[in-house]
This record gives sequence, C-alpha cells and structure tokens, in this order.
Amino acid sequence: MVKSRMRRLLTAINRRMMKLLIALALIAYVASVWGNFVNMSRSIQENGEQKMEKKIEEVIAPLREKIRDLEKSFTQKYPPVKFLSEKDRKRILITGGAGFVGSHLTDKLMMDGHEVTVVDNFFTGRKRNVEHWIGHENFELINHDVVEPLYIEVDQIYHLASPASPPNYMYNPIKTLKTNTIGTLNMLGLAKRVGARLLLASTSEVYGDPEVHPQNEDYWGHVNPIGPRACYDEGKRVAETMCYAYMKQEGVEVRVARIFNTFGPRMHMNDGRVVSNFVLQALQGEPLTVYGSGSQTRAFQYVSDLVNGLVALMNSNVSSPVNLGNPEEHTILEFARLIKHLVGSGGEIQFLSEAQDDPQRRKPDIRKAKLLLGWEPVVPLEEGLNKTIHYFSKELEYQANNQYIPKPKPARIKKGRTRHN
Ligand SMILES: O=c1ccn([C@@H]2O[C@H](COP(=O)(O)OP(=O)(O)O[C@H]3OC[C@@H](O)[C@H](O)[C@H]3O)[C@@H](O)[C@H]2O)c(=O)[nH]1
Repeated sequence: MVKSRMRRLLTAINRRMMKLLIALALIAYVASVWGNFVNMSRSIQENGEQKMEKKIEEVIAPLREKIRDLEKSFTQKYPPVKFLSEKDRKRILITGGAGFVGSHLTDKLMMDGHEVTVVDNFFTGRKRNVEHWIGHENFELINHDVVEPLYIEVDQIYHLASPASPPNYMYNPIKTLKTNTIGTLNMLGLAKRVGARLLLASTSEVYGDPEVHPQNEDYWGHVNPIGPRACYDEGKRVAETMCYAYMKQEGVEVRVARIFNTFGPRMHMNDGRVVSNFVLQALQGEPLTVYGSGSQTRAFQYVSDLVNGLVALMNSNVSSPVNLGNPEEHTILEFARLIKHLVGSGGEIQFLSEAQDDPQRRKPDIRKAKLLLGWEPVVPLEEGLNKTIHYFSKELEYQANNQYIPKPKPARIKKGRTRHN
C-alpha cells in the first residue's frame, strides 16, 4: 500500500518534472528562435540601411558638387575691370559676342569698364568663350537670334553675328543670308529707335577674288553672285548697303570694318579655316591639307590687333568703310610649313583639290586705318601663332578628357537639305 503510494507520488513528481523540463525546453527553443529572428531582422535592417545610405550618397554626391560650383561662382574672381563714371560708361551690345572675335571684344569692353550685353544664337559661338563674365554686374548674356527683332536700350552696337568660316557659312547658305540681311536690318532698326551707333563687321570677302592688289577701300570687288561663297560675300555687301541707306535716310551713325583673315585663341577647332585646320592637323601628327597648289595668298592678323582696331573705329568719326588686317602676305604653302615648324610636327603636306571661287591673292591696304585711326597691327605672326598653338593643345587635352577628339572640317558643301529658320 505504502509502496504503491510512493510509486504514484514518484510518478506524479516525474510527470511534473517532465512537464517542467518540456516547458523549459520549449521556452529555450522559442527564445532561441526569437533571438535568431531578432538577429536576422537586425541584419536585414542594417543591410537595408546601408543600401539606402549608398543610394542617398549617389543622389547627394552630384548635388554636393553643384553646391561647391555655386559657392565658387559666388566668390568668382572676374578679370580686373576699370571704373568708369556714369558719363563715360556706355551700354554696348555685341551681336555674336560669344564667338571667336566677339568674345575677345567682350573682354576688352568689359575690362574698359562698360556695360556689355552679348547676344548670340550659339550656332558658332560658345558659352565657354564668355563664361568668365557670367554673374558680373556689368555683363549680360542673351540667347537670341538677330533674325528676330530685339528691343533693348543701348548706346553702341557691334554687329558681328554671322558664321565667318567658309565651311560654316556654306553649311546653311539661306541662314547665312538671313543673318546678314534680316539680322542687319533688325540691328539697324534698333540703332535708329534708340539712337545708337552701329559698327558692322564686314569682310575682305566683299572684294571677292580681287583683281586689284593689295585691296584698298575704294575697290568695288570681284564677286561671283551665284557661287558657293555668295551667301556670305553678297550677304555682307548688302549689309554694307543697308548701313549706308540707314545713314543717309534715317541719320543712323554707322561704322564699317572690312575685316581680313584673323586668328587666335577661341577659334573653334572644328571651324574649317586654314589656321585652325593646320594647327590641329600638326598637333595631331596628321598631314596638313593644302587646297589647290598652295600658291594662293593670305595675310593674317592676330585677334587682339583686330579688337583694338574695331574699338578705335567705333569711337572715331570715320563713317566710310575701313580695312582692318595685317598686310604681311604669305602663300598658303609657306603658311603650312611655318605651322609645321612651330608645332615641331613631322606630318606631311597633302595637296587636295582647289576650293571653288577661292580668292587667289589677298592683302589689305591699311593706309586709311593708319591715317584716320592711328591704328596698325603690332603682334608678329609667329608670336600670335605660338599663342594659338598653346590654346589648341590645351583644348585638345580638354576634349580628350571629355572623350571627344575633333577632326578638322573639310571645305565641302553639305549635300541634301539643311535646316534653315
Ligand atoms: O585646310 C585648309 C583650309 C583652307 N585652306 C586654304 O587657305 C586659304 C584661307 O582659307 P580660310 O578658310 O581660312 O579663309 P578664307 O580666306 O577663304 O575666308 C575668310 O576670309 C576672311 C574672313 O571674312 C573669313 O574669316 C573667311 O571667310 C584658302 O585659300 C583656302 O583654300 C587650305 O589650303 N587648307
């Protein structure tokens, strides 16, 4: 009896123990599962957070860069600008002011202390050429095509807008004509409305393939009116005609600069003119492409000389056309050899077919500019070329970093339809 009670008691205790043990085991199991679950979700959360942080960083990095650029632009140092009193400070419009010549003219007029508005449609001009003035209180940049009217208040207009390189102006002849005709009419209309003086950037191309050498301002020229260069040559000739019509009929003050071949930094590497082509070819170790025999001549002026001439003419009382150029004449073949020598290039000279209607001889007679403006070019050819070569090699580095290697543009007319507006 006692035995059987003892057995029952023991069994009851064992059962409780068993239950207790099972309960403990269950708790331990649940705890370990919970622990794993907590660990797992923590690591998922951490992973997720890391991924999220990475994503946020990817978005923020370029913004940070932009902020740094903005900070830099707020503290940007501009080239030194002279102080001019209200009386001497002029409001000046430069059409084509982001182009090669226009941007150098912008620099000069800004540094002289004037208020400069640059208008450009960026067909051949580039923002980079004037970006160092952006944000300056005396400077304004307007993306505008002179074929459309413009309404602003100015005292002087330098009307430079037009493609100037033969491959560029032949690329879209209708647009070249519109720019030089409608564009010039619009600017003369503006000059008339606000009483501004207008200087037209005309060209030695108004003399065509000249029969008079050197060319003086009294020579009427020898232009093929239906040839491939006519859109530019005749466009500029009619632009001159318009200037004198506005002068005679409306009393607008006009100045006309006949600009001869000009070169220097900020020429577009790809614009197809002889200086940019030869320098680029020599720097890239490629053959220098001479069109025809290379016996045709040109006289090249450095851009700073031209800019000084333009400003002197604008502020003179000479309303008749004035040649601005360097009278030092060279054949194109001589010129190719000189550039090869200055660059130290081993590239060959390659003779290609002659360009149609290519002027055979060109050299300015600059007696008028010397006499009436007291102006003449002062930068020697080699000095100007060395500066240009330096600029082009920097540009090549810049382009290489941007994965773009420019090729010299051939003087060929584009076949097929082109866009013209
Ligand atoms: O790669 C080339 C490029 C040009 N040339 C030749 O070099 C000479 C000069 O040619 P460019 O294209 O530089 O300039 P162009 O003298 O024909 O016209 C220039 O005239 C004066 C300005 O108004 C303009 O800048 C432009 O129209 C031409 O005889 C041309 O045929 C070459 O032999 N090889």
